[in-house]
Amino acid sequence: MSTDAPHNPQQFPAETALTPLRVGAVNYLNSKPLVEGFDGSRVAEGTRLSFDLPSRLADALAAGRLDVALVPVFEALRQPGHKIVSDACVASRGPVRSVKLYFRTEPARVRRLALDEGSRTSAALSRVLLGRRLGVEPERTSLPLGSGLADADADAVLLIGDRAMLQDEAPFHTVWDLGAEWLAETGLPFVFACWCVRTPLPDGSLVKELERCRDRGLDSVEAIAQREAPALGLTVEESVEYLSQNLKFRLGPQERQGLARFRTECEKQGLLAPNGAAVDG
Ligand SMILES: C=C(O[C@@H]1C=C(C(=O)O)C=C[C@H]1O)C(=O)O
Repeated sequence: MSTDAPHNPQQFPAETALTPLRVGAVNYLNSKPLVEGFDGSRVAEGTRLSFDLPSRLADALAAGRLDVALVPVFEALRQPGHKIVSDACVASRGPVRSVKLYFRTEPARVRRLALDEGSRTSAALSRVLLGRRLGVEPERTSLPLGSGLADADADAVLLIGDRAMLQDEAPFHTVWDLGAEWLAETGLPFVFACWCVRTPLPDGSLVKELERCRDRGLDSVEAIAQREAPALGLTVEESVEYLSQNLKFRLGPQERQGLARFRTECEKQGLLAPNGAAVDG
């Protein structure tokens, strides 16, 4: 084969294989293993990876400012044009540690709920659990990223991501770890985020790169924890445990079952229209 084969238009049409992609990933510790060693040049020259809050990634994908993004799974279910493109994801089977609902009162008495601005999935999951278990449908407000638990006077406050792992739980009436509560309720894992597109990818190179990064990330948990933990105020040990025990990064058959069940529960609570987008990637 000639050495200039990659530039031969018959083998690699320029409009497909050479399309640079705008890729967006979540800027929390939980997503670092998914993008470990990401190399855009393996996809197409000019492919870029940027980081943001999950809710903002969802808005950017919907508006066409990103081509591929790690988005809250609730958006993948809610937006008809979204398609899951990879079996790399952010999930848990039981306690997740970084998605917590802090109650200032008995859960059955919650009237006002403040929801972390970064979240879409856990915001819906909070409503599903409160509605299903207790028949509670609270009034909702958004908790901006710059605000903490002390700034919200709601009866319950949802926090996700790194900051949810740093809170003192002692002052609260009850704290729910939503991964643990979902498992107790359904016996299933819970999927928080997955890689989605709105328009089909030009070729399989990005999907391959995302899976390569995830596998490399899972082999590098210790190094990721050492690199990231100090700036987050977490210990290396708790970060290793979080990344290797609490979180799951493969969308397997049980995770897909958990995802399908979440859609059903969202439909029952009126958060999603029946027969929404397919969840099978
Ligand atoms: C486990 C987490 O999953 C996140 C939760 C999300 C949500 O609630 O919408 C979205 C992306 C994930 O990164 C977390 O943030 O702690």
